[in-house]
Amino acid sequence: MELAVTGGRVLLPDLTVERADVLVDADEGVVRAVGQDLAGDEELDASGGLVMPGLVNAHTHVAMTLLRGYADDKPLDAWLQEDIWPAEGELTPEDVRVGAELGMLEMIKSGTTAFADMYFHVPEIVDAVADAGLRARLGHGVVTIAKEAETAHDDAEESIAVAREFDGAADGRVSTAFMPHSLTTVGSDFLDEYVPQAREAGVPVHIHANETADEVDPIVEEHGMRPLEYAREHGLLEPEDFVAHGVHTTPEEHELLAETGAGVVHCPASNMKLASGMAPVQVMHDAGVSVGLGTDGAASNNDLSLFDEMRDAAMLGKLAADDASAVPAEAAVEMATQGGAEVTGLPGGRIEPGAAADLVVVDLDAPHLTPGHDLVSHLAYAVTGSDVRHTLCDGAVLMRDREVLTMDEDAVLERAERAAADLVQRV
Ligand SMILES: CSC[C@H]1O[C@@H](n2cnc3c(O)ncnc32)[C@H](O)[C@@H]1O
Ligand SMILES: [Zn+2]
Repeated sequence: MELAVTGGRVLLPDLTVERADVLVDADEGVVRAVGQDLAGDEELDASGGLVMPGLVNAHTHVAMTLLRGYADDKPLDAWLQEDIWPAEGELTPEDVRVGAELGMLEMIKSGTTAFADMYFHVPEIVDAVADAGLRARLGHGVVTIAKEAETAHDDAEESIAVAREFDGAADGRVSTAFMPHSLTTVGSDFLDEYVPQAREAGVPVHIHANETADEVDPIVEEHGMRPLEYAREHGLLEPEDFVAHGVHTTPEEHELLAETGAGVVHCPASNMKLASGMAPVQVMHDAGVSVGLGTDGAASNNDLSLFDEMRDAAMLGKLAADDASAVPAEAAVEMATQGGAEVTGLPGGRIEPGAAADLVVVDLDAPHLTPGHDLVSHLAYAVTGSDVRHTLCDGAVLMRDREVLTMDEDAVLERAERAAADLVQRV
């Protein structure tokens, strides 16, 4: 079946905008053509709208939606230790399923079609991705510190097993990664033992790194090198790997990232909320580092909208560089689309023949988007998630005229409210 997305303007890979239709092969999940007067078996109305690539949330913990607003206004370490980890200790597989559904509903409604996720009870998340129709790179997050050796090994083995088992699930929409939580919460002996297993399994490694000064200092003191040098020493930073945050990074570390080809996921809202710091995004771009955008979890953001993240990235990038021309609108849009796809290794991020048919239609007919001098500027600075009219992933329509077709929205909200209330009672 061919679906013609007609009557709108299209954001092309070079970030120019053209009046055109997009022809989607819904069976193959690819874009067949971009051009004038295209006809398909079915039509999707994009008039008054902009057809753009689906957004890529390159780092999140999707089931943390259940903890949205549960603990705010604390720095990372206290937030995790005092509030988040005790609550996560009570999460059941069913809770993770419900939280993941809620997060995916929010992402579909705000224009995200692909995401990278680190959490636990991953089989539940795989099932939720399969049903929601999104694309994702999923992994089990490993923590080994303060654990008995056997439990720590079980955790690392689970991450490898999950990566092996689910790579290619959901008709190929799910891919996986080995996901040690961070350079300070996973011992170097575990990296040495399990990273080679990830290579053997053919999956990338995704890890939090250089997020806070408190996390960087002990590595420098104990090992006499910067965290990303330490990561490289222990087998990380292959071209397919990607690190979340990279806030406290030096020019030498940027050079290392650019040389190895490993990517960084910038999470500006989380970095501001936890007061982790300002990532040197413009400096990284100038050094040739691949950068994507992520929301991090909903408990440190507190939403999963990549449109908010683009605006935050552009604004914070200027502040960090003390330069209003830093991280311009084009850079923010690029990070949320092609950059995210490149960093995570997920298809998408571009609308062109042969590309994955992961795309969204943004309604431009609104007071806050008038006049339309520069639509790329609008995407970075003025569009909000609720301006998204249609969402397609892998050629399938997931949301049409703001009605999500793959989920029962009311039921998801009801289940999430109930699960969150029960969780708080248990904690
Ligand atoms: C072991 S699964 C993933 C783990 O990461 C925690 N987490 C959420 N946000 C952050 C962050 O900004 N830095 C580090 N860790 C974070 C999450 O709560 C899970 O426990
Ligand atoms: Zn994170």
